[in-house]
Amino acid sequence: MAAALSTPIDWRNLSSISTAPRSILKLKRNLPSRISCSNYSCLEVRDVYYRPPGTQLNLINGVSFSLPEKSFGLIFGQSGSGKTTLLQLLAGLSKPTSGSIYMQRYTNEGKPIQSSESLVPERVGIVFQFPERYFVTDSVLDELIFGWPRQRAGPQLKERLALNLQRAINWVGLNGISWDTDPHSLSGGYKRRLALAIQLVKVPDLLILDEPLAGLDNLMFPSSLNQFKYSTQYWKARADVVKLLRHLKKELTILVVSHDLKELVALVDLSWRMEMGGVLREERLKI
Ligand SMILES: Nc1ncnc2c1ncn2[C@@H]1O[C@H](COP(=O)(O)OP(=O)(O)OP(=O)(O)O)[C@@H](O)[C@H]1O
Repeated sequence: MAAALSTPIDWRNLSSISTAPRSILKLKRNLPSRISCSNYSCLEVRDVYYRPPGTQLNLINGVSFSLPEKSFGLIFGQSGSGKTTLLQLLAGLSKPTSGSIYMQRYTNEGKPIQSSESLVPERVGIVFQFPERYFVTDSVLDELIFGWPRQRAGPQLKERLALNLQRAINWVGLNGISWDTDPHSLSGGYKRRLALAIQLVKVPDLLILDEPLAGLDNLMFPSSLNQFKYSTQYWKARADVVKLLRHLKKELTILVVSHDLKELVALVDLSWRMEMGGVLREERLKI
């Protein structure tokens, strides 16, 4: 019988892979309700502008915001306003034309401690819209270890990665799924769990999710028992992903872009509206 994901990993047997992020390969503590940057580390985005090379138009226009660690930030706004472009800058997939993105620690009094640290791409996890479209292997284990270093990883690094992998699987509740399950055969909700686990292995300083509920929609009103079962499963997938994000929020700093405000509002500590032209304004959700 195939090993399940709760089975301890023998890291010596793990194959390893290229270091290119899959996004490119496939062009592919509970905080109090008043959130402030004191005695916490914060993601700081200061006066960021972005104009794609060879164009005259700024897609991101003077964006500044702070997101304290272990809080949940939500960016919403019209299609084409620049939300995904901003996420790509935060993930290091493109470089701001000007401005800075860094991590800063603060004292209880809200004063910065020491110098700031850049937010390096290796410390950011990003899950794109419809992440299951970017699955590239035919087993859950291969998918999880796809981005691991191939030659350079020594035994210590491999062991650490294996421990992180086990933790990521526990976080997203994938235990019980066989290692050699084809990722494409998983249900919609479990595909999202797997996509999250892949990013969680590196225990990111910032976890970015672009439309985490997209595609987990209900079907039309069920016209047969079979379709009814299917649609129920889909509703459950949406609720499951929201539940999972609630759980992850206790451990990680999360920034989400979504149109699904009603389902996510209970998780949100800070929210911003992206206006057309890439201008970001803080706006509390009233739902
Ligand atoms: N490399 C580029 N060069 C020129 N324009 C671009 C480039 N990349 C994106 N755009 C444009 O920038 C604008 C913002 O795109 P972006 O995908 O960030 O919007 P969005 O708010 O995430 O939209 P959606 O909600 O539909 O995903 C769009 O008008 C898009 O066509």
